Amino acid sequence: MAEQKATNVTWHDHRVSKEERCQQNGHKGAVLWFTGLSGSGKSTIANTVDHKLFEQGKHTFVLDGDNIRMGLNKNLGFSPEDRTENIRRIGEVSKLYTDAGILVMTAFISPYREDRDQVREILGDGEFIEVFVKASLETCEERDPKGLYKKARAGEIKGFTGIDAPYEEPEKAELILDSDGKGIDDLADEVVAYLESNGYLSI
Ligand SMILES: Nc1ncnc2c1ncn2[C@@H]1O[C@H](COP(=O)(O)OS(=O)(=O)O)[C@@H](OP(=O)(O)O)[C@H]1O
Ligand SMILES: Nc1ncnc2c1ncn2[C@@H]1O[C@H](COP(=O)(O)OP(=O)(O)O)[C@@H](O)[C@H]1O
Repeated sequence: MAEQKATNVTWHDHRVSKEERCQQNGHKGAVLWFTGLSGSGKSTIANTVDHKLFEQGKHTFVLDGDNIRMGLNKNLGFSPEDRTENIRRIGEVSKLYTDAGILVMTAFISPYREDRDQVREILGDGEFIEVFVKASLETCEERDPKGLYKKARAGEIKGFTGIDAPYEEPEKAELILDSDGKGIDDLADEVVAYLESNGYLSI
């Protein structure tokens, strides 16, 4: 757990409250934390959910591992320590989104259970929705849209999740998506239905 380094800093309360922002948005803020192997479907399903909610007039956004690693986290690699820091930072960023009354979808492998649980802990009750995008390694290798599994198998990438780096499956995910057996749109509908039935899309 990262320790606060800065001293002599003081928290400033916002003049506009989180509740007022949610009231104006017409729904609560929350984090949909998509986790799974590379190629399992995190980004595609998250962006499909984002589009469906946007079409309904909800205030949403998507944070994606590949994209964030080209900007905010471009100084991080794939060592266990760097992956932990990657997730810690995105956990804090996603909390800022929930404070703004936004439904934010994060699509990161986030392989370590402890890292995901740390994010859960800094969010309010019910604001962290763990979505396990479950696909077999075989399925992910068959898909391999970026050819990374092929490179990993050839030894050109070291420490690739699922090949020679671990992925710790969720034990208490709020949602488990069968990405081996169901299509993207159906899985996205499952996520939207979960949000609807659990009161996330209204005040
Ligand atoms: N060594 C290694 N292991 C796993 N993945 C790798 C690696 N090197 C590059 N990539 C590409 O980076 C994407 C995963 O980044 P994440 O930030 O989601 O990873 S993590 O949460 O920090 O483990 C992941 O993208 P997705 O396929 O969208 O998951 C990969 O394409
Ligand atoms: N449930 C699914 N059924 C069929 N193809 C899928 C499914 N989920 C993802 N795909 C495809 O697999 C590839 C990887 O999906 P992507 O969303 O990039 O995965 P991730 O973000 O987990 O790496 C893409 O070509 C995508 O269209």
